[in-house]
Amino acid sequence: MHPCVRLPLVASPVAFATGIALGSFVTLLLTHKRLRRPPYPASLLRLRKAELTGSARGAYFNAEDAPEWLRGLFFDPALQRVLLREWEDAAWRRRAGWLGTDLIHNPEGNGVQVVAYFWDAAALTLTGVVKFGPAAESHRGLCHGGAMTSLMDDLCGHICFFSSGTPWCGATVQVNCKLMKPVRVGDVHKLVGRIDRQETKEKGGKPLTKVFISAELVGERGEVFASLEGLSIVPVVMSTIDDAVSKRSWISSDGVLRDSGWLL
Ligand SMILES: CCCCCCCC(=O)SCCNC(=O)CCNC(=O)[C@H](O)C(C)(C)COP(=O)(O)OP(=O)(O)OC[C@H]1O[C@@H](n2cnc3c(N)ncnc32)[C@H](O)[C@@H]1OP(=O)(O)O
Repeated sequence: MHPCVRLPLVASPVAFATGIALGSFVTLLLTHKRLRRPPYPASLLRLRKAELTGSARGAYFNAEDAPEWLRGLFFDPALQRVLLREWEDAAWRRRAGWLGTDLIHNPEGNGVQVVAYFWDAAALTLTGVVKFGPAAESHRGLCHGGAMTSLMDDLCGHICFFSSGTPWCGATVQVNCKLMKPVRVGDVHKLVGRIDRQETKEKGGKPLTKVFISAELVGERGEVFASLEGLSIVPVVMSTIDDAVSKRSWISSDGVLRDSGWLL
């Protein structure tokens, strides 16, 4: 037989094997890419804090996204990384009944953003990594005082939720904010707040706690941009919706404080 006639018979198994190999490689690449694509809520339910290091596997903001001087927060064993599902998982947020994006915790936001919160249960201290984006601007190149005040409101609410047992169990009622230095658009600062004292008394036959909070927004060199004297009260039912989402609790494990919404 002429060699040209035999060639397809020899080439076809080679081409077939090459096709299979190429196909598997492409499938592997696509799968790998899909697994790496954040957010990946299922993994957020399982990963330990130390594993939440890169956007490839973790929350929308991770250690490798943070400036060097704030990176230690992600590895400090005294701190729990806070992962609320409504901040990380936009599709779940919509399904669960939220109407929009969080003023402070919107992964796509470009105003003021707490991109990561860390809770120290022993010291009753909440620390946040904060980004100030262009949508927070007022004076040319500088941020609106309302951006700092909103930030303090958020800390004031969440610090009492973390200390009081369940997500969204109370409300901020006072945010006394001192604006001390202008914050520039593009700045990344650290927010540190603590519970100074708590007063519990009976109201309508049930205990009501006033949580007194102070906080500071600090820069890399320790300069203070804003401070807070705040008050939250717990428990307060703010939402009128009574469902599984409003009955969530905290799950504390492996250095992460998650809400039980990750199980819904
Ligand atoms: C919470 C989410 C965290 C992240 C985002 C942050 C945003 C939030 O915190 S929630 C949104 C902002 N906050 C709000 O909208 C709250 C609006 N306020 C309210 O709806 C009501 O004041 C509410 C429901 C909280 C409390 O009302 P009510 O249950 O009638 O409590 P009330 O009896 O007035 O007050 C209880 C105690 O708290 C005190 N208190 C209440 N409000 C204040 C206040 N603004 N300043 C000082 N003390 C207050 C009262 O004096 C009272 O103490 P005492 O008995 O010693 O006098």
